[in-house]
Amino acid sequence: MNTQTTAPAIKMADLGRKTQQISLEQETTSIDVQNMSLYYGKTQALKDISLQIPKQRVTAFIGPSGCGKSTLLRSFNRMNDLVDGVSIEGQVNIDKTNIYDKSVDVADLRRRVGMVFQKPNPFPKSIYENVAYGLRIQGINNKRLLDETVEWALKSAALWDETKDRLHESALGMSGGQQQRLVIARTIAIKPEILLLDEPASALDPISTLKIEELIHNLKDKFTIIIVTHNMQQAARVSDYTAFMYLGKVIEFDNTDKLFTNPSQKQTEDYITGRYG
Ligand SMILES: Nc1ncnc2c1ncn2[C@@H]1O[C@H](COP(=O)(O)OP(=O)(O)OP(=O)(O)O)[C@@H](O)[C@H]1O
Repeated sequence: MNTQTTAPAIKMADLGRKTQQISLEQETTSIDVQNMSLYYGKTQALKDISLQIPKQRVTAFIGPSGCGKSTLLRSFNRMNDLVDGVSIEGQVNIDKTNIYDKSVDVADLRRRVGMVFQKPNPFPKSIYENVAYGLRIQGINNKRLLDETVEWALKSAALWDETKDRLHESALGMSGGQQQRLVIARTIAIKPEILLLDEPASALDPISTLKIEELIHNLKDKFTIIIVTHNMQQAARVSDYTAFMYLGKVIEFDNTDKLFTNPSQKQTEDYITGRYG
């Protein structure tokens, strides 16, 4: 059994979290990564990664800059395909299908696996049309269905009260924090199974960050959520499970409480106690 030698940098009790009695063995898998390696040209960014991301939980990827967090996240909806010279080995299985199989329709995959980036990117359209966008491109124009979905998505993104009287105003007039919640509403409006969040709050002020964190908490019974964050406190606050990455490898993947209070690996301990990164 591992005995902890150093006080962790994160005190879970200070974050107001209850200890979570959950373990990976009891979870249903949403994304099954098998021996995945990824190269940008000749540079290997991911090294033989195997991990099972649990369904309808929040999983955080942490680790020092350049360790491969965003690359791993982007491999779950094949966003890396857009980069010239990328090659991938191994498998990423969602619902028992390897998403890198030739038969997979990438547009359909990206409907099922939605993504939100660091910088809010609303379209230069009204608030309503931003949220309705994904449905419209699927050919859905039924006003009642659109109205209902827009309301549901904005409520789910904790934005309804702030927007219900200005739905037809430009999204570009919103604050940065509101824009990011709008982008989350737009992403969930087409009901993806999986939500990828790449540092969704790092461009936001502390209050907006807190709102995004509350939102993540409220969405996790509907979606499998994976969040990349530089902020260890944030990972500890929002996630059920955490993967610590270093130099393209997953060093440790465990229940968040366990990883932050009693890590199994020395490298994890060094990172969470601030010895490097
Ligand atoms: N488009 C790209 N072309 C070439 N190399 C890339 C590209 N994107 C990332 N890399 C390299 O792959 C490695 C992993 O990068 P990645 O952005 O996934 O790390 P990260 O952990 O998300 O970093 P950060 O925390 O700084 O965002 C780094 O060495 C990076 O330089």
